[in-house]
Amino acid sequence: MADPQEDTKQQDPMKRDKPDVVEKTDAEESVPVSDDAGAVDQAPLIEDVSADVAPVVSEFMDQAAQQNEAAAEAVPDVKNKPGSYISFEHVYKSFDGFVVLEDVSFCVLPGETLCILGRSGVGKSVSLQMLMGFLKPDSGIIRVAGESICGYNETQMQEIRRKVTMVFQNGALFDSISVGENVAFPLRERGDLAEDQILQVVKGLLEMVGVAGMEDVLPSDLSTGMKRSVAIARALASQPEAVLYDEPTTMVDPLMAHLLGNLIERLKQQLHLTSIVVTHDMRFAKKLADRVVFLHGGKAHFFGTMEEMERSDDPILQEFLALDELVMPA
Ligand SMILES: Nc1ncnc2c1ncn2[C@@H]1O[C@H](COP(=O)(O)OP(=O)(O)OP(=O)(O)O)[C@@H](O)[C@H]1O
Repeated sequence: MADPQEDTKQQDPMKRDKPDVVEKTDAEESVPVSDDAGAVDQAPLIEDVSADVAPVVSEFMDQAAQQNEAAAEAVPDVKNKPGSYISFEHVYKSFDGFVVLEDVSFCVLPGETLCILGRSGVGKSVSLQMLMGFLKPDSGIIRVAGESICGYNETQMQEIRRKVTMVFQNGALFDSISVGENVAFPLRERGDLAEDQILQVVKGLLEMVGVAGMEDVLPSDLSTGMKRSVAIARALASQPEAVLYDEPTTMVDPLMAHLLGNLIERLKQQLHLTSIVVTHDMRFAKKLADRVVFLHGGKAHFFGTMEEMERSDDPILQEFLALDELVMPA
């Protein structure tokens, strides 16, 4: 089956006459960075970390960055062009006959940030859940690092979840243990770090995500934004190759949204993380997205850069963008 980074309109005669896919961009094309990206703090994350833990945290971060560079290089080429880290290829998903996704294709290059956009109920979260193996597609292929994960059993999916981790809206932290223990959890699981190194990495990660000194607090005592920050710290503790964020700015104030956006951007730049962000927040998408996929009517109605989406005269895209202006005036 074709990779979506190839011209699927040419390959699949079924698609030739479909007017709903208004634009597709080859993954091989260079991805322009938005002029409208907003101010992003470019400072190395390690500068946010106390001097006493900086050496251990720095080593931990370097290891993660090197691993992600190696993972990017290991993705198999497709027809002599760089392959995607994640791809959806002609994916279908319905629930009891209710069609949610119908022939959806898009891809994410290694180190790229893709935002999934669309109105409520179009299948944004379902897409993430299929990627994590919590739901299975009815047909089509989902690839991670070149491997199709669709036939994977739970043990195989656990391996994928070591590479691809998800930051849930509610943080999905273990409520009965402290913030520090939550972040330490993946570090203890890997089994190669001494206890004092674990404590240092936990302290450093919490400082990097803006919740310094919260080790002993229970998750229930944190605000929504802080829970999300801790969830990002816990995700980083597992040294993932890709992070999926499910609506990271929902129910947080604009300052917290800005901080989370900066953090996601800096993680991408400094750890070469591949990211998928499901969001309703167009400003956030403009700031972060290398490319966006806009889901509508079960289809990947648009797949391209934010600038291309804004320039498009497609009425459905225009209506979506206009509604956003209405809800979030500049
Ligand atoms: N496990 C499930 N069983 C049955 N239906 C489901 C299941 N998960 C999702 N759905 C349905 O699939 C559709 C898409 O849901 P999804 O959560 O992906 O929407 P979404 O685009 O993320 O919306 P929102 O922006 O409101 O979160 C919805 O109609 C939802 O009710």
